[in-house]
Amino acid sequence: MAYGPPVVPETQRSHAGLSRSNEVVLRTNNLSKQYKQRMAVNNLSLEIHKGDIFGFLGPNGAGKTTTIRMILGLITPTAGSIEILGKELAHHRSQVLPRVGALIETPALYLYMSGRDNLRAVGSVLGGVSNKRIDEVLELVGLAGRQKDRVRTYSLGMKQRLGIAIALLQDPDLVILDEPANGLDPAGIVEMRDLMHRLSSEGKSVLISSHLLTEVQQICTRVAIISLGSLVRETTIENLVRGEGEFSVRLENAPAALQLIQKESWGKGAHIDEDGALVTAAPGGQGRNLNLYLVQAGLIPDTLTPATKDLEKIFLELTNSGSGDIK
Ligand SMILES: Nc1ncnc2c1ncn2[C@@H]1O[C@H](COP(=O)(O)OP(=O)(O)OP(=O)(O)O)[C@@H](O)[C@H]1O
Repeated sequence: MAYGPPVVPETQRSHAGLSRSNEVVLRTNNLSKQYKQRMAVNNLSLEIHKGDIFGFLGPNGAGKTTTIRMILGLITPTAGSIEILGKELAHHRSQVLPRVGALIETPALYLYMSGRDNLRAVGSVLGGVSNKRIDEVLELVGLAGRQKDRVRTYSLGMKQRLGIAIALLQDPDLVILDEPANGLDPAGIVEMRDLMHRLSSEGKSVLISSHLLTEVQQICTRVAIISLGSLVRETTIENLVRGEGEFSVRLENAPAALQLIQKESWGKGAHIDEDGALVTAAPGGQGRNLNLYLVQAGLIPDTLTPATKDLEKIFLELTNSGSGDIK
């Protein structure tokens, strides 16, 4: 039943180029969810490691929320399985679900109560959470200074962060956030980004679903892109944007350089991009050889950098739209 572009396996390196932790916090194995004639999620296999800030990307209707609802045990998969901290969700619900904190869409908050009282109220439903833990989560989400104010007076970003504080009350290993930056202004987005990094440095793993590619680009160490319920790519942002061994050269006479390079066996694919930069492979794949080649031809590069691709373009290429109906 699998359809769509193949998954491209890539190296297990993080955004910063560091090796990832080997500890798998969440694994989905061939996870599928079918609604009548529609495959909302199709054979999805994902792995999230400790400390990952994992972007779960896809256009509207791609299957992100359905996947998250399965991970949270809110709906049952049609096929496949979910492992959280090495235990199958289907058989260890009560053990593993407390290890996961989630914020799905806008948080349900008591607007007439203070931030702290909201945390207390949820804490008592959870069976009691210590004052110390409430202090910790308020500090972590940057609301310690506003904890006594009524939530009614909070900005949208502060409400979102209070929602995350609620998700953190039980000190989960995995935090799942569905579109956390939705509706936030630029300052709110920066605060959210800082919070994600703080969570990761606390050893938490974060799964963020989003259709805002540029947002995910700045926050996430890894991304999985889904389209029509299927995984089309799982990789680092670095690998996603890296051109295939090409270089982008800015120089005064780009058309002359292009003409010259296109005569070379390695330069057949050279072109000038929409910003006027020369994009080309290099002799022997080495940037310094390209530099030398151009200099010897009297064409001095101002800059020469590995070419990157436009993220939005990649996203659109990978997620060509469709209905997801079973044909
Ligand atoms: N309860 C349901 N019954 C029938 N179809 C459903 C149900 N829930 C989701 N779907 C369908 O499954 C597909 C995936 O939906 P889902 O909400 O998971 O996508 P999404 O990636 O989260 O989209 P968005 O970004 O718009 O929230 C869609 O085609 C949707 O219409």
